[in-house]
Amino acid sequence: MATLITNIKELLQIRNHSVSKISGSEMKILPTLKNAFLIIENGLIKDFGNMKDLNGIVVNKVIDAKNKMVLPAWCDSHTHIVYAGNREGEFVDRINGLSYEEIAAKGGGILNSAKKLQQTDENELFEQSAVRLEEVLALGTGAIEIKSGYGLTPEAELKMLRVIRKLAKHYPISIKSTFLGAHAFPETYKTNKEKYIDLIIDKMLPQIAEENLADFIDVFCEKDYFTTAQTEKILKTSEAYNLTPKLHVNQFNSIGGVKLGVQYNALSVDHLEVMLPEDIEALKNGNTMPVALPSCSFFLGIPYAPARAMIDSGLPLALATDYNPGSTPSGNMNFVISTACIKMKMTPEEAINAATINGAYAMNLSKTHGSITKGKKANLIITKEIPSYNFLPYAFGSNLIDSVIIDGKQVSY
Ligand SMILES: N=CN[C@@H](CCC(=O)O)C(=O)O
Ligand SMILES: [Zn+2]
Repeated sequence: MATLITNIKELLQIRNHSVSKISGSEMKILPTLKNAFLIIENGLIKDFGNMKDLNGIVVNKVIDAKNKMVLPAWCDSHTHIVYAGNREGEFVDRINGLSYEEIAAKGGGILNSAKKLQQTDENELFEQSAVRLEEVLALGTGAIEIKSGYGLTPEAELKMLRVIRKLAKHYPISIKSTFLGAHAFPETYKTNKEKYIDLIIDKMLPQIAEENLADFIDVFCEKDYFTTAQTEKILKTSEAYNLTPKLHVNQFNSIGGVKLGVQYNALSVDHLEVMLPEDIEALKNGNTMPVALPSCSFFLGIPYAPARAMIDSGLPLALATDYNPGSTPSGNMNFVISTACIKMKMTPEEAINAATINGAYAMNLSKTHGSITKGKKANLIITKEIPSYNFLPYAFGSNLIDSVIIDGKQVSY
């Protein structure tokens, strides 16, 4: 089963296999090929090149991409798309003057979502989450990480992780699953926080490992959530289960989460809205990918991660949505790259590198995703007719996607 895409105005992000992430000044370079073809076979990228070198090949399907661009599908390495209900009431509370932290202190926020999720059965949770997954697929996302963390009881956390597994079975998109039991302290443990940590360590982690429900472990390491000592206790235990950390750090305060993440070989540290010079220094000493979530900054009106400072000091950077009901009710990676350029002063090349190959790295998927490379998955975006790739972040809010190809097949949701 072969498909040929012809007359591609510009094929973006062509790389050889050995590139797993792009750092520092190299992020300004986006290798491309003009007037290109691309051949897909068995769901993989078989070949690509200049149209003048295309010779009589027999295929089942031809897609004419005249005046259109082709690029790897977005790699969204940080989402919470499995949740029940929404929190638009809190959105209005914030418009009327309450802060995100004040809403959480009143029992809203993550605990509000946990209450809703605990009361929602697994099938209903799957249906609600599938709507969001189909939405982001149509927006060009071809690989996604999904976290638990709105359960906060052993039963409800496992329910979330099973829904993630079921989504992975039902949809062609590549899905990685992260256990985030340490997202917030349930009300009943507010005065005995160590007991909740014990519940995570003694009850949740062993069962998750037994059912093989998670690829990664996450902790919300933040003032009023989990301290660095509590985070470390969880990370130490999860090493025995082979769960690589991906951490929520530095969203509101810098309390040492970045350094701890690097020390525990975290695959990524995410949010980073508040970064001290020592946080940037710590990232230089490891292979941990910093991940910025500009839609969260946009929605909450909090600072943007200092992308320029990180990239200019030689670090890599990935971009993700953080799609969740409280801080970022949007899974649109196209908006993320626009916002990164407009608000974080990333160039279009840097933003596209951050949302493709570096996003893949932050999910441990860069061998198979995130670039136009022979043998990688044919997860592709075909754009509408656009004058240049700069148009993608420039024309923010417009839908510039003509079609999305996942595993070699055009998807329609
Ligand atoms: N900050 C922690 N967790 C989510 C938001 C959770 C919520 O408000 O429901 C985030 O990444 O922004
Ligand atoms: Zn998050």
